[in-house]
Amino acid sequence: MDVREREISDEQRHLDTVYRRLTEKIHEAEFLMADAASRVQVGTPGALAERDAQVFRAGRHLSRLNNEFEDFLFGRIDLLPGKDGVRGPDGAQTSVEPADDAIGEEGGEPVAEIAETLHIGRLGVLDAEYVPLVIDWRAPAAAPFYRATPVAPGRVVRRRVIRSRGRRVLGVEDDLLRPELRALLGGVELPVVGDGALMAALGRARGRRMNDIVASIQAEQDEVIRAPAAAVTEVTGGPGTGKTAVALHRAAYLLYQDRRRYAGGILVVSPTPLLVSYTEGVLPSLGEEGQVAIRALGSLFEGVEADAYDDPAVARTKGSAAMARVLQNAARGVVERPGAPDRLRVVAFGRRVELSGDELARVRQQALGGTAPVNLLRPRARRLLLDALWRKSGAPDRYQDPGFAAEAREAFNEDIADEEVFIDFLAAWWPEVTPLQVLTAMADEQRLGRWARRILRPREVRQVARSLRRVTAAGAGLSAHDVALLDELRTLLGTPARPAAPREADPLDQLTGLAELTTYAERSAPARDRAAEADGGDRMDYAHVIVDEAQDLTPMQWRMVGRRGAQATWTIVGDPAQSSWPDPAEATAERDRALGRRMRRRFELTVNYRNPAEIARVADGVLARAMPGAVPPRAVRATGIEPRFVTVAAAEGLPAAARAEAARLLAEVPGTVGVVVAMRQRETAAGWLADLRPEAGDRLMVLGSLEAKGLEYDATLVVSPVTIGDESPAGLRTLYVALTRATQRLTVLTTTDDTTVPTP
Ligand SMILES: Nc1ncnc2c1ncn2[C@@H]1O[C@H](COP(=O)(O)OP(=O)(O)OP(=O)(O)O)[C@@H](O)[C@H]1O
Repeated sequence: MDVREREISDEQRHLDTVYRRLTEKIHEAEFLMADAASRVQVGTPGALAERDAQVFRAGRHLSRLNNEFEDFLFGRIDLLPGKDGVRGPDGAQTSVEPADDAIGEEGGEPVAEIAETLHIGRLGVLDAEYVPLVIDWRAPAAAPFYRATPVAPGRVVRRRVIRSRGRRVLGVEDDLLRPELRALLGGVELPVVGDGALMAALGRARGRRMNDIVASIQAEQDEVIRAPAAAVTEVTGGPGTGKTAVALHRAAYLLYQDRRRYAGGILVVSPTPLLVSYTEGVLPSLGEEGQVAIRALGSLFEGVEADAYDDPAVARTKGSAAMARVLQNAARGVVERPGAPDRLRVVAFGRRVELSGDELARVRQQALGGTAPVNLLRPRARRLLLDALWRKSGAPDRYQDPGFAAEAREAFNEDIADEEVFIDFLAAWWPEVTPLQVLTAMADEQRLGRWARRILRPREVRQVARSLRRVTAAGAGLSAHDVALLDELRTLLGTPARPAAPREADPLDQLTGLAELTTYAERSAPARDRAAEADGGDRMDYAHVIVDEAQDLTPMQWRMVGRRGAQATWTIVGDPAQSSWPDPAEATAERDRALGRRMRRRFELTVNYRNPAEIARVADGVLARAMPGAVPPRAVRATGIEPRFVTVAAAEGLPAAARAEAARLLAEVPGTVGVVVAMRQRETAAGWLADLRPEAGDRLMVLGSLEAKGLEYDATLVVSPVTIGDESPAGLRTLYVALTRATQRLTVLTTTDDTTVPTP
C-alpha cells in the first residue's frame, strides 16, 4: 500500500466513524420527534412552547442528518499545541498561536509533535464523549483551515482537503504550511500527499449549477465571509474573484454565527433569473435552507415576474432617480382618469343635490393635497364630497344656531352615506388603484407627458410609453426596470387596512411535515407577518440583505432593495468595471440613501479563480479601453491554450461560423459552452445554433450580453464584439463581462471591420 492509499484508508476509517455517529443521531432525533408528538395532549401555553421548541429542534436536526451530502467531510488540519491550552465549546483548542515550546530541535533540525487533529465538515458532529469528530466549517476552530498561509501558519502544520462521495473517500490533497518542520503524529512523520486542492477544484468542468467552495476558500475570501455582521460589508473585486461564492458562504456563516438574529431572513438580490437558478443549490449544499431567499431583481415584487427586456435607452430613463418624481405625479394623476363618473346626484332631505364635473374636480384636488398615499385618501375624499354636497344643498343658510346646524349636518351625512348611489359613486370615482394599473396608464403618451412635464424629455416620454404598451393587465411583459417602478408605486399608493385573515387557531395543526415546523414563540409573534400581509404578502423587513452584482443596480432598483432592508445589516458585492449602468454617480447617491449612515467595512478580492491567464489577458485589453487605469485581478492558473480568433468577411458569414465554432468548443470541453451575443441578436443566434441542440442538450446556451452577468462556462464563444460594444453607453464594460465567463477556452468571432477585441 503506498502512502496515498494508506492516507485515504485512514480518512475512510474516520468517515466511517462519523457516519456511525450520524446514524445514532438520526435515531435519537426520530425518538425525540415521536416523543414530542405523543405529548400533543398537553395544552398549556408553557408546555406547548417547550414541546414546540423540542419538535422544532429535532425536526431540523433530522432533516439535516437525512441529507446525504456529497462530501460531508472535506478537510483536516494537523495542529501544534496552543499557547494557553484552553479549549472552546466544540472541544478544540482556541489559541491561534502555538505554545512557546511547541517546536523543539533534534540533530539541528526543528521538530514538533502534532497535538491536535481536526476534521472540518458541513456540520459539527460530536462523539458520545463530546469529542469533536467533525467541526462545522463556520466554527471559529475551523478558521485556521482557511486562514493559514506559509507566511502566517499559526498552529497549522498540514492542511488536507479530503475528496469524498457519499460514504467513500476518493482522494486527499495536502499543503504543508511549515515545510521546514519535521512533524510527528503518534511518533510517525506526517506524510504529505498531492499538490494542492485549489488547482484541482478550479480545473473541474462546470455544469448548470454553481458548486460551493467550502473546501478551498482562500484567506482573503475567508476574511469577508467571517467579517462581523455589523453595518455594511462592501466587497469589490474583478471577474472570477469569487464575489458571488463568497456572498453565499457569508449567508451560511451569518446563520451559523447568530441564528436567532438571522432567522429574521436573509435576502440575496441577484441581477437575473439565470444567475438565481445557477446559484440556488449552493446554500442547501452548505446545510442552509429556508431562511435565505435568493431573488432576481425582476422578482422582488410579489406576484409578478419580469419577462421582458428594455433596450438601453429606455432602461436608462426608467432606472433614473427622476422617475420617482414622475411616479409621484402618476400615482396622484391616475385618480383623474378617462371614463370616471363626472357628475354626482343624490337625494338629501327629500331634495336632489348634484355636483358637476368642475365641482368634483375641485373636491378631487383638495383631497389630493399633501403627500399621503392615494389609496388611503378615500375617507378624506368621502368627507370632502359630503362637505361639498352640504354646501350645495343650501342647508347651511337655513341654520343660524350652530348646535342645530351640527345636528342637521349629521343627519344629512347619514342620509347620504347610506344611499347606494353615493356608495357606488365613491367606489367608481375613487377606486383603489393598483401599482400595475398606474404603470399601464403610463403607456398613454399624453397622460405620461403630463406627469413627466419638466422631468423627462419628450423623446424619453415617447420611448417609455411605447415600452409600457407591451405590459398586460395581468402583468405580463414587465421588465426588471418596470418591477422597480411597481415597487415605488406601491409605496406611493399605499394599501388600505383590511380585516386580518383568520389566523391558525391551533398551532398543533402545523405539525405535519418537517418543513413547516416553527416554534410556538415564532407563531405567537406574528407582527412581522402582518406587516408583510399589509404589503400584499411581500416580505419587507429582512435581517440581512446581500446584493450581488451591485454595480448594476439602477437608482430606482436601489430604492426598491433599500425598502427591504431598512433595519438590516448588508453585504454588497460588485465590480465597477462590469457595470452596465451609464451613470454611476446617480446610482451611488441612491445606494448611499439605501444604506444610510451605517458604518462601512470595505474589502477587495484580488485573485481571478475563473479565467486562465491566457483568457484574462484578452479581457484585460478590453478593460484598459473600457476603464483606463482599472487594475484587473490576477489569474492564478494557466492552461497553455490561447483564445481563438475567427474572422469572417461579412455579417452573412456569422451564422455558419458560429455553428462551426460552437461545435468545435463542444468537442473540446467536457462541460458547458456559452455563446454570448448582443441582446438584440439573442433569438437570431439561437436559430443559428438550433442544429447543435439535439446533441449538445443543455451543455449549450445562447445568451444576450446582459444575461451573461455572473455566469460561467467551460468555454465561451463571443460573437460580434463590436455589436455588443455599441449596444449601449456601457457596451465596452458589458463586452468585458462576456470575455470573462470562460473557465477553459474562449473563441471570439468577428467580422473583418471589427477590431473591438485586440488580438494579443
Ligand atoms: N476559493 C475558491 N476555491 C475554488 N473555486 C473558487 C474559489 N473562489 C472562487 N472559485 C470559483 O471561481 C469562479 C468564480 O467565482 P464567482 O462567480 O463567485 O466570481 P465573481 O467574483 O462573482 O465573478 P463575476 O464578477 O464575474 O460574476 C466560480 O466557479 C467559483 O466556484
